Amino acid sequence: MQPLFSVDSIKKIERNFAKQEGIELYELMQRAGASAFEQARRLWPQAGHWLIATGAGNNAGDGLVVARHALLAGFDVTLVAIKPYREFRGDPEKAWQELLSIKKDSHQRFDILGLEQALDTDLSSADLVVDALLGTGVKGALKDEYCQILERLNQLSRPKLALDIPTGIYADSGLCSTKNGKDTVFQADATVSFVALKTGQRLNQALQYQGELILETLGVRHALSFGEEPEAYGCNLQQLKEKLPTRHDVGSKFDCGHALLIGGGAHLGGAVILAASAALKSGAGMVSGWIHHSQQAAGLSVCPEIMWRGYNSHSDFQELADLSRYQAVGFGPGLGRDSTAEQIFLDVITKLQATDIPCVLDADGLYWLAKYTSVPLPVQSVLTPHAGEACRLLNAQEEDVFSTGRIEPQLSVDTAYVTQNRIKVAQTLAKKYSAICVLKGAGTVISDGEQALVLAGAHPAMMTAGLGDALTGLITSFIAQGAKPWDAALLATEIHYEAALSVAANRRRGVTASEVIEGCSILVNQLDQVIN
Ligand SMILES: NC(=O)C1=CN([C@@H]2O[C@H](COP(=O)(O)OP(=O)(O)OC[C@H]3O[C@@H](n4cnc5c(N)ncnc54)[C@H](O)[C@@H]3O)[C@@H](O)[C@H]2O)[C@@H](O)CC1
Ligand SMILES: Nc1ncnc2c1ncn2[C@@H]1O[C@H](COP(=O)(O)OP(=O)(O)O)[C@@H](O)[C@H]1O
Ligand SMILES: [K+]
Repeated sequence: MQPLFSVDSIKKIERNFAKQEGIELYELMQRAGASAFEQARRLWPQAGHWLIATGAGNNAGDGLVVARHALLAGFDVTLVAIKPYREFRGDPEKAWQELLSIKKDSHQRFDILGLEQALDTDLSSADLVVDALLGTGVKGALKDEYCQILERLNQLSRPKLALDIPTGIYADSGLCSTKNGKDTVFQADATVSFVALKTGQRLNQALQYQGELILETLGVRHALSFGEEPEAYGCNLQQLKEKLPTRHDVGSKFDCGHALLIGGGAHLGGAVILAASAALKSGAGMVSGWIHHSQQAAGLSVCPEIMWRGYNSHSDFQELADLSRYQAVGFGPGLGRDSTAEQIFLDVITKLQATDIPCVLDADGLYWLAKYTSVPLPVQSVLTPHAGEACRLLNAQEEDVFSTGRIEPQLSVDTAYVTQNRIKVAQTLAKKYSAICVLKGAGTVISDGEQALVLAGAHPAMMTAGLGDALTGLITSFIAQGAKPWDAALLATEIHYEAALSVAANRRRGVTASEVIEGCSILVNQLDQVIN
């Protein structure tokens, strides 16, 4: 697993590492520039003319080190200096002096352009664009001169490399600077990040703009050994594959878990049908679906392998609800927000509390949870909110309303807050509800209140209804098959994302949840072959 640190922590790690090694921070700048130069050469060996744009801080210093290596290797270099080099102080100044001191081949091109010159010059002779404008030191919206040069650089149809982080991305949140509603950010094909990954590099717009993310530790092999707590950890499917419950050749459907999906109120059948299909296709031995009777025929026609039972009112639930035969319950997709749904919510949650069956709560299940925020959830519940649902859950007042009646949440934080504080929100929700929280979005954050993991990434095709229902079905299915809820949440989130990527192929739009469910089935079976 890969630790993700705040910018403050990274700065402390750098300082402590330098102290421990008895080196200057300037040495780290040297290593940063040298390693970025090598990565750029590896990625784009044909590049003979390097355009390097520098800002005003240490990120600019890194860029000047890259420039020196490029010149020493015999390449042409054009520097775009937003701040004049004569005004540099400290390590960037040293990098500038060292660059000046090297001997160049007389045929080599070495130009330095200020902002105005750069905007007036045809820069298309460059083969590679290097962003050394701003790194982790950016604060607030980008100044105009940075916006102007970024627009120019982004227009160049040349490979683009960002040093440490693309200019305009905030390293703690992964959000980016905007101006007049437009993102003002360097659009990198690759980013060489230094020392350790920053939390924001797994979240939000960073996922869209950083391209391939390459970590160069600069010798800091054990970032965890400097007393700085990571904010979260990143991991990938490879690291999670062992969490897939094993399956034997001999046995029966009763050994492979019985998952129950509850939802699909009147007119709202699709969501629970998708969730139940996902549970079945990802390997649950049996799947039952409780759905409004008006939707039952639809469920049967889409997936007759699922044992659909229709309800008409909440009183049917008292009759239906013998939960002991299920190993996991997914509750909420399409449940509805009427009084029947409310009563079903209370009945089912009350019944589940008396069992040790883990419950995955999603969609309208979360809506009702926010109204009955003090209702004790079954042990090991998993909540799967998107940003809007997270707001509602966060804002719901903590008081004993279970006995006194429901409350109307009073909104105070909004989705912008959730997006900016994804790790903290997932941790807070997990603590508040004593559950595992899967905060969905670009970079899904999973927390049990203490640890936080960031999984999956961003893909435009995933912004489509029904994918959340599929995820609920997948988590429920893995729990039913024997995974611990925490492991099931991690595995399902990553499989769901990887499946969406492979199903989408080159498509950015029009990918359906049903296709992703098929993709999940394929991926689960590929993993099965690896572990069995
Ligand atoms: N500290 C270290 O030991 C190392 C730092 N390194 C590099 O140093 C970078 C961080 O350096 P700094 O902290 O100097 O920060 P930056 O180089 O990212 O930027 C700081 C400068 O940007 C200006 N600035 C801030 N917000 C701005 C905005 N919105 N619009 C325009 N200008 C803005 C500041 O006034 C300051 O001059 C890292 O990203 C990394 O590239 C590397 O050299 C590795 C070692
Ligand atoms: N831009 C995106 N990049 C990556 N994943 C995304 C993106 N947008 C949504 N997702 C994922 O798609 C799913 C959508 O869930 P949700 O919003 O609950 O949709 P629905 O309720 O319609 O099924 C979640 O797993 C979420 O993480
Ligand atoms: K940068």
